[in-house]
Amino acid sequence: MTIIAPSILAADFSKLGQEIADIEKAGADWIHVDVMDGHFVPNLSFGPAVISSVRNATALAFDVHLMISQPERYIADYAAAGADRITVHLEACTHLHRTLHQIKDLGLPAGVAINPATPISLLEPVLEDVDLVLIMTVNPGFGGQSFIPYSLEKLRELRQRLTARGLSGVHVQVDGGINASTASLVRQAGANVLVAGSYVFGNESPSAAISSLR
Ligand SMILES: O=C(CO)[C@@H](O)[C@H](O)COP(=O)(O)O
Ligand SMILES: [Fe+2]
Repeated sequence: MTIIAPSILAADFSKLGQEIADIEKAGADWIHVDVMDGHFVPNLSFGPAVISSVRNATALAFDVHLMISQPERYIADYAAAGADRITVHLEACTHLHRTLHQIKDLGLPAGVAINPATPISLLEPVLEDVDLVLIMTVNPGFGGQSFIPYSLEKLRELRQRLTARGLSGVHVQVDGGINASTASLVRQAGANVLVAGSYVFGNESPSAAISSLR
């Protein structure tokens, strides 16, 4: 079954709690929460105070995507703010294995994300340690960008490697430029968790958008 995780980066921040409640009613499975630090990525979003302020707007899981340098400094803060799962970037971690276990030691599922130009082979040493792999299908930092087609080859390679290692339970997430047409491509290539920001929040009917992704 495909999991749909609308990204609140595309929501109206002036009524963020309401936007989250509405997207739950529209059929979302997880709430994707993009944290940007203006250093790892060239944009700033929000931090733990904003996340905890909207935590009670929904019962859905908060899927926190940390686009921040040295995320190990803040993982406990995001867990305390209400993250239900945390994903860190391979490129942002000096000690990736340690950071993934820091997340797991807090009782949360740990995810690892890679940028479009990072090869799948670099994930091999940590595949046993993660609950989710996020293949970025755009360069992280902004919503509303176009899907990078080479991502499909990466997805196929990741699925092969997971299957070969008996790890088919690991979630394969995609993020960036996902709409009805790219959704069908990434699903065929092995993705089972689809993040979508502008396609869902920018649609006249977010529930129709979510159904079309499914
Ligand atoms: O992590 C990111 C961007 O860095 C994403 O989660 C975006 O928020 C997705 O936006 P769309 O491409 O779906 O508009
Ligand atoms: Fe994201």
